[in-house]
Amino acid sequence: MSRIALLGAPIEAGAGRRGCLMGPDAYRTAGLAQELETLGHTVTDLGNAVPEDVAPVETGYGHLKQVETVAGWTRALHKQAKTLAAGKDIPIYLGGDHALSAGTVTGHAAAAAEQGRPQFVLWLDAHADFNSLGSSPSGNLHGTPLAYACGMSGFDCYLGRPVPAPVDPANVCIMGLRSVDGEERRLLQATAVTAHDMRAIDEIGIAPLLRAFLDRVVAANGVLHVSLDVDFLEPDIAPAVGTTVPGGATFREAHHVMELLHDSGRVTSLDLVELNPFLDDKGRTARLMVDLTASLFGRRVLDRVTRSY
Ligand SMILES: NC(=[NH2+])NCCC[C@H](N)C(=O)O
Ligand SMILES: [Mn+2]
Ligand SMILES: [Mn+2]
Repeated sequence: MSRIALLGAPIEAGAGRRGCLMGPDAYRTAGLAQELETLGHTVTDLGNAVPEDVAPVETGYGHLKQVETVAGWTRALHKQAKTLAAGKDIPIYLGGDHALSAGTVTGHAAAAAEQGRPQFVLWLDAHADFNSLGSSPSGNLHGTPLAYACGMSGFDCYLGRPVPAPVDPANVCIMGLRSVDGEERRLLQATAVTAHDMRAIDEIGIAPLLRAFLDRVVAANGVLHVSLDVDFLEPDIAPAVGTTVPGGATFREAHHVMELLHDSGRVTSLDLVELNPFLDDKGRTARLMVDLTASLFGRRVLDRVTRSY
């Protein structure tokens, strides 16, 4: 059984619309801690993180929104993630929009670098979140954190320059892609990031694609951060997100991913991001995210699965 720490990150400054601020409380209301305790884990709720104050920043890009607020969250979460990575608990970061991952991923990567372990990242998302400050079409910084964590320049106001311990793009896998911006596509394809769009999932199946990535994590004796964006999921089953894109992962595909992640025993940290409770339908998206987290932490139908296939 694991020890799990919940840390709320009520940031909404990176998203184009308000509401993600309420995400951490929606997960609490949906019973996340209780569900994990039912599975036998010990859960500590650390409450919510608080962003640092950042003085006005001039990025040279006037269309970027709330840069100082996102930078303040990045600094606070980077420090907390780095500290948590050195402890015994598996942290779950309760978002909050996806900009929070600029802090969590880099914090875990910095701790992994100190431990001499390679940091791997699984990004479950309709989007690549691989825009640079200049390529972002919307100015919403939740479209940039994966590029930042992989070492992209320009974000000096976050944690200075260069990015402290950039994640090796070869250790990153994106699954669920179905919306990538023009310049973002070029930036992404110039790296060694593995990106599986929905067509790849249709043709090959989500399990073989994920197993291939997990095999690499195991072979390298890596640590694995999972970043789960609500819009990875089909909007019909997960309406509470500001950036829905049709054609997402089904209920079973998503649970299967979580079950395989559990079996791998490799997940060392998890982000739950982009839940916008203001857009939810009687809490069903929050409950689905809680159920997916439960699958990642060992909930299963039978105690022992007999595979004869
Ligand atoms: N984390 C997210 N939901 N990101 C959506 C990003 C959408 C778009 N690619 C942009 O950069 O504006
Ligand atoms: Mn995202
Ligand atoms: Mn997304």
